[in-house]
Amino acid sequence: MKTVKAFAPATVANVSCGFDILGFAIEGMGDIVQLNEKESPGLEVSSISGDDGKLPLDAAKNTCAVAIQAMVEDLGINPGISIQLEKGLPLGSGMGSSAASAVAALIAANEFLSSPYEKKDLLPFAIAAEKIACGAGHADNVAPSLLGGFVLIRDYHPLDVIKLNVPQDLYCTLLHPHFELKTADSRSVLREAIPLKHATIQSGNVAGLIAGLYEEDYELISRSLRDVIAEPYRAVLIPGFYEVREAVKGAGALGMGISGSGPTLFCLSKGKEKAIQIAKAAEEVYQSIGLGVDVYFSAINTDGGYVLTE
Ligand SMILES: Nc1ncnc2c1ncn2[C@@H]1O[C@H](COP(=O)(O)OP(=O)(O)O)[C@@H](O)[C@H]1O
Ligand SMILES: N[C@@H](CCOP(=O)(O)O)C(=O)O
Repeated sequence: MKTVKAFAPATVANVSCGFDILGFAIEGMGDIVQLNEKESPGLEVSSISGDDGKLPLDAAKNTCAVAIQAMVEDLGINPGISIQLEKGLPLGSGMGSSAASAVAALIAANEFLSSPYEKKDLLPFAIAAEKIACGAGHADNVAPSLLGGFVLIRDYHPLDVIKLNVPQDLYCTLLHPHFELKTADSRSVLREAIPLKHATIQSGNVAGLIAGLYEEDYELISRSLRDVIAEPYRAVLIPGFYEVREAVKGAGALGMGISGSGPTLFCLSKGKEKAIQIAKAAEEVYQSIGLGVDVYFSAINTDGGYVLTE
């Protein structure tokens, strides 16, 4: 019986100023998908672990199966595949949990079907899965989870995805408070129209962040980590947001923002030592407001998802 297993990492989407257009991949944490050949044609999700029974086994609702379905329809085939998902990421966390499942499934399926696609060409199928998960086909989690590194989605129609330079010492601290916030819910608080003044500020910061990544200019990165479009509306959904920001800035963070749609917060720093000090400062704030938090450290993962060999 043919079997293939793949891993795809967690991601930080938006990176403050890049709503729906910027994201980067994290090291270590992610989802694993195993595909097994089955006799009857069609896809089935046969098992899910690590989700406390919360995720749908229904192939029309699980991002693993939705992504593979989009791929096999594009190929015009209907193979028999049974899907096993090991969730390594918390749900509704803002760490690209639905995206990591879709990407791991696609990498495994591509290998299973003898690699009909280049890695980057799997992206539209992953976007189709994100649409099912949160109602919007945003690519800023799936693109970095698939390709690794810091990724810019310059355009969606047609897709134009660019891998950016990653400064050597750039480090990330992730603060995941113990509650769930669905992406669909935190998208629903956003405004459709943006004042011209805000569009100008946001464009300046996106350009500044990208220039800072290429110049490896940490001060410029720091000045550019500012969001006037989504953060003001979403921060109110995240207890302690402004207190944590003040504390981590004091501990040397280049900046802090909402990871994806939250509630996880990300901080960028120059080097791991700073990242550890930042985490300590943040933990004190969470303790003072009585909210449990999990802390992760990571350099930027430059490889993205991959096939796991036994
Ligand atoms: N394999 C999957 N992993 C995670 N969520 C999934 C998966 N398949 C479907 N979903 C649905 O996607 C939603 C969670 O996605 P989302 O809120 O975007 O979380 P995250 O920000 O962690 O990606 C839930 O409604 C969940 O049922
Ligand atoms: N650009 C999206 C990113 C959502 O990320 P997630 O990890 O919370 O799913 C948004 O801001 O809505």
